[in-house]
Amino acid sequence: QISIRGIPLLENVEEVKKVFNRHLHFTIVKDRDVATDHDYYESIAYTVRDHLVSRWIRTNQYHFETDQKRVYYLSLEYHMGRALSNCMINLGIENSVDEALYEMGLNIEELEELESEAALGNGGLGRLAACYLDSMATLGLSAYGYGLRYDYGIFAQKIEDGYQKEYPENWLRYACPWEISRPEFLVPVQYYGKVIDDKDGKKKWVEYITVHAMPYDSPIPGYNNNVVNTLRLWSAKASEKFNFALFNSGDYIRAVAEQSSSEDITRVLYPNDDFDEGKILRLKQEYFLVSASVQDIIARYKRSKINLKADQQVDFTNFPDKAAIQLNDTHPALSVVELMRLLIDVENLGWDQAFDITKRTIAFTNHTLLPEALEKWPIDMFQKLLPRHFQLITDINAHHLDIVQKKWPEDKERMKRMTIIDDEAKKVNMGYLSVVGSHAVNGVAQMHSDLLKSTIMKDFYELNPEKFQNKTNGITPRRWLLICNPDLADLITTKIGEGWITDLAQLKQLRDYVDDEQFIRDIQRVKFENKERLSKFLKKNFNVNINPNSMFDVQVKRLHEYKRQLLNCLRVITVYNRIKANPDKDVIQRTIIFGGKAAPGYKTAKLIIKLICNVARTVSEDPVIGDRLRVVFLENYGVSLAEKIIPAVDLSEQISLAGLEASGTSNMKMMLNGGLTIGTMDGANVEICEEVGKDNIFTFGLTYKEVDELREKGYNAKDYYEHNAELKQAIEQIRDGVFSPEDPNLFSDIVKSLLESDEKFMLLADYEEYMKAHERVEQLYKDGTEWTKKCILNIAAAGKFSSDRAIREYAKDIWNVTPTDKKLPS
Ligand SMILES: CCc1ccc([C@H](C)CC(=O)N[C@@H]2O[C@H](CO)[C@@H](O)[C@H](O)[C@H]2O)cc1
Repeated sequence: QISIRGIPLLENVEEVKKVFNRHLHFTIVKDRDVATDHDYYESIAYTVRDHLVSRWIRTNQYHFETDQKRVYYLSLEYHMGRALSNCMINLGIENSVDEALYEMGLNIEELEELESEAALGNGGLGRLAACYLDSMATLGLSAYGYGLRYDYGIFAQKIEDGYQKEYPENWLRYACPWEISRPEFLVPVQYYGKVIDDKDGKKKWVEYITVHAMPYDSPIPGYNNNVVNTLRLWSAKASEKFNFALFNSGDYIRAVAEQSSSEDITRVLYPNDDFDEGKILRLKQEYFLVSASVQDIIARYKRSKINLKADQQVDFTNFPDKAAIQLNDTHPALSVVELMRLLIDVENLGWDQAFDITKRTIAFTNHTLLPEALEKWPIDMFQKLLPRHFQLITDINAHHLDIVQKKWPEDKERMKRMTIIDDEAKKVNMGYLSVVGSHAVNGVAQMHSDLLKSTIMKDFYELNPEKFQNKTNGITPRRWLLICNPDLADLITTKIGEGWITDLAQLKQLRDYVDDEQFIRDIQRVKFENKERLSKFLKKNFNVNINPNSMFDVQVKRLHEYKRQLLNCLRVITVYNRIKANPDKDVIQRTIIFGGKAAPGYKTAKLIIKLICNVARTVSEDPVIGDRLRVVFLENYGVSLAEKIIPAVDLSEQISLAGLEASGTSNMKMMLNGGLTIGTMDGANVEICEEVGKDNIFTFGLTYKEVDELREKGYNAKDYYEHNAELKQAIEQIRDGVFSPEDPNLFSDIVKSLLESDEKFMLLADYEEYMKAHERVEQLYKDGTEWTKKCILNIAAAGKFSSDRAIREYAKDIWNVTPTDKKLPS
């Protein structure tokens, strides 16, 4: 039993300096004469890590002692961002570290910039997982994140001559101070082979190949409660270093190739957001995560305090009371069948008991309604790679359809619609498997959860209405305010104290200061300084000049047609034309900032990036415009760049076609940092509008119902084109190569798609109202005080969108665990 009481704490600056120099010497093996900045970064990282390891050990001891129910969050993606500043803030040591570095002539901000972030995610889903880990630790839950340790995360995006170019991001170039390998917990994962009936008629999976899953643990510190939970990421290791037989037969290449091919499983994150490619390597990745994690979860249960005492066969009936598994979309849906396999084939439970335990343990979150994003695996691929699992899905499907048949004996159509295994399409529907194998299913915003029940999961909702819930997304106020916007955080704390950091609802108290002139000036000063800071950063790192006195109008998110960056671009062209047509007109200075990666195979999205960059070039080279309008596309948007952009946002662009953005989370981050939203009634925008009041947000556009009706009635894009001169002009300029004189037809596909009668994302239908909404924005922005009052009201209304609130709801309604704000002894 390790006692931690004696371990020296680092509160004081001297201690930090001593430990820093010890790491520079003993860990990095450098002296100040030859040390690089990266050596200093690593030394302070190890210094800070020292401070949390004792809490990490203590947390594991405490969870073992109290044998709490564990929550397991399974996700193919974790968009973690940088760890150093988050660790220091959550441990409350940033001041002493800052001071210590300063006294050693080092600058903490510069060192923080040297950390390569763990960008193991594509977009919203991956970042949500990271925010939820922070909240689960801050709420004192015994929670584990399980994921994959990709050698390469999301690609680095470079914009070359307006085109997106992708470059591999080797985040592990330097050793990562924030992970520890745990070879003692290596787990075998099986693929291929076949299933035979063994002597007592039990199913036996044989002739499979094995790949080993090596766990790497990263600390997840809670805020100011001494809790340090674990994120366990699996890395594929070939079972044998290389095939001796082949080697001895002289076939060296194949001997080694086999080894590397199995290790390819965790080589790279699939860069698709909302689009399922259906590649077998992706299925291998999904099963790799699931099998390693579920085996590890069962092993932890078997060695838990209550079972350690048990000398006979471990009793699994309490398993659902000791483990809750949350599926982050369908990507880890194989957990349903893997748990069944292990309970039946390894722990010898009966089918019914195994299925009951599985359902009571697992819950599923859906993050998208886009048909192309819903995973359906080809039966033959599935059967070949996972023969035993296909058998179990067949059993589950039979059991499920039996229940459907009993409830709707005549309704053959419903049976066909609800089958998990679609023999016609020869596909396995992972969404249906997730719902059938779970006790709870939730969407990520009220509107999305309602659409889940009325569209893609309608039949399943009618079968088990009690399963369906809503859990509106949230963001962690630690990274997305306290860390990225310290001046605003301090300002808020001076007014209402610091309770808001772990109880964001307290922000409501700021409403009392909405008319406080000094507070209004302070908010304006902080926003301006954040805009100055961003301008300096962009100048230094991207050689981009933007004017902090202009309104920062920002749309940063993955490039996707349903998010309608193209609608924003049409608006930019219209504003450009208006200034050209009336150069003396007094317009506010605007800087329109775009940022976001397109999936490498997503041609249209990449062409939209090119169009935006070409429009930006035309606007910036046009002498008439001067600095009244500036358009920039910032490359390589991700968590670290978001932390610099979001505190500087004046206007938050959330303009997806109603019904297609499940929730959105950048909308919440910008609101929390005093940005006003211009948006459609889609996803969480609806709840943002409810919380802040419709006078403090610029909503526009078709509602979901109107979109549906227009689709019914027949949407004809040409009508809008013909009846709106400004829209027509903008589209014709794109068509005629005004923004691509070097290749006039470059954007013809975009124009064609815009004017197609069934243009899926109805940009032209929402264009006019969007322009009008921007005119309302222009009006209000001219009145700085009124604008700032609405900023204050938006900050005050952001409390609901804390990931702490979301996790409290998951804990109560799905996981049946109890958060605590009790501090663990330090
Ligand atoms: C199979 C390929 C694939 C990969 C990722 C995804 C994710 C579900 C896409 C995603 O990130 N969705 C976003 O999830 C956020 C968190 O809930 C929401 O806020 C966004 O609205 C949703 O688009 C779908 C399909």
